[in-house]
Amino acid sequence: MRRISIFGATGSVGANGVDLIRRAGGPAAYHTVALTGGRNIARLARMARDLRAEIAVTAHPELLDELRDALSGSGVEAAAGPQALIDAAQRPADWVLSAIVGAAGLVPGLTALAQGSILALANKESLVCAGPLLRHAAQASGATILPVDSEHSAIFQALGQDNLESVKDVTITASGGAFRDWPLERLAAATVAEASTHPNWAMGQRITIDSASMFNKAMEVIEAKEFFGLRPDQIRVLVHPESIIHAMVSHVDGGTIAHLGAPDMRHAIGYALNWPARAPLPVAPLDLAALGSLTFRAPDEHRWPALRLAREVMAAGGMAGAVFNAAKEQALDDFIAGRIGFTRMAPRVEMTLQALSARAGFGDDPVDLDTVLHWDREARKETAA
Ligand SMILES: NC(=O)C1=CN([C@@H]2O[C@H](COP(=O)(O)OP(=O)(O)OC[C@H]3O[C@@H](n4cnc5c(N)ncnc54)[C@H](OP(=O)(O)O)[C@@H]3O)[C@@H](O)[C@H]2O)C=CC1
Ligand SMILES: CC(=O)[C@@H](O)[C@H](O)COP(=O)(O)O
Ligand SMILES: [Mn+2]
Repeated sequence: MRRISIFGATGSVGANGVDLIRRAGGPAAYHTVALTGGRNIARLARMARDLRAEIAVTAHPELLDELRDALSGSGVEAAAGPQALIDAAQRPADWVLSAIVGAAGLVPGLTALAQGSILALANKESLVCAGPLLRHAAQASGATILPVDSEHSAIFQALGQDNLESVKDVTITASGGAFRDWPLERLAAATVAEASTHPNWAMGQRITIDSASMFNKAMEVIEAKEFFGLRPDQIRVLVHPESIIHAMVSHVDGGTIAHLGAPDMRHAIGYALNWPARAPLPVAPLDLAALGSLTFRAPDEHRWPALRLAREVMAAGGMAGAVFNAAKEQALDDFIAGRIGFTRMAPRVEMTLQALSARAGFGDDPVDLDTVLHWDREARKETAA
């Protein structure tokens, strides 16, 4: 029986993964090794009982007793804390869904890769802050990394067997998020609640706000560079308010292959779960006649400065990705906590990039985890409001 683990099972992507495993037959179809979560202990325990997981892990040591109580009599082990997450990632598994939010997903993902597991990667932050480390870890163990971010899954599927040399460029679509049509002068006063709604996708709060600021798309451009080995000038962003086309691959012969689907993450997660095969998924079929039309706009870098920053990060190379991600995470924390306004996030990230670049340069591509974690800490300190 195939062994699976889900890191970040209690979140939006993780719960979609659990839903697919349940629908496939749950414990009758898959052996669940580890499920992990953060603060949502009731949800984690319910999932672990349903799938008869070997172990459930919360990231928070102070919640261990609550988790033990919630699992009592189930036969599921309970554990807590950062080391417990690493231990869980060391348990042999054939397929691991990396769905923790933020740079906190990096170490569990690297650990799973070192075991040779297939890593189904939703945690784009890992690739942005330490793409070369992930690639090296996969090469060393023979592990495979599969994209779960919808645009990257779409590129992967549209590429098929094509050689990168036949690719002219790729286009990643962007919904434009909550404030796509707002007058620019309103943005400074945008509230956390307003930024936490998405026109098309049901997702966790952090990525939803990142969609509104386009930091999500900025991260995805860097993610595409790291995942597929594309040059920065080969990666385009196109605003597509309906989120039906997720990405397109244009070839040197003038043809373009697009990937379309309803905005439902169970497609991308299910594709990675069944890869290299395909299997039916509980995703609504497309009804293009009912949709009538699909629309597109060029992205406005004045409205969304994060897109410009992504290009600067790729040009800088070295540790700029780790700094960018950590600064973005800190600025987002500060916005959610009410310490800064919505339009202050991008300038803060830019100031951190400039300050750390001036102090130390961004050096070479990351070769060890300690260096990445060092720059991550420095960037958070520099950005904090
Ligand atoms: N949501 C989506 O549709 C998409 C998400 N992604 C990416 O997938 C990842 C997950 O996103 P999403 O599901 O929306 O996020 P959520 O916020 O919904 O879920 C995050 C998960 O991570 C756990 N978690 C939070 N902080 C920590 C921590 N410090 N250590 C360990 N675990 C932690 C949460 O636990 P708890 O909730 O129990 O506290 C939860 O299980 C992100 O990298 C995101 O960018 C990519 C494409 C689409
Ligand atoms: C589902 C997914 O992959 C998200 O990253 C999504 O793309 C967010 O929507 P935006 O296009 O608004 O960033
Ligand atoms: Mn995406």
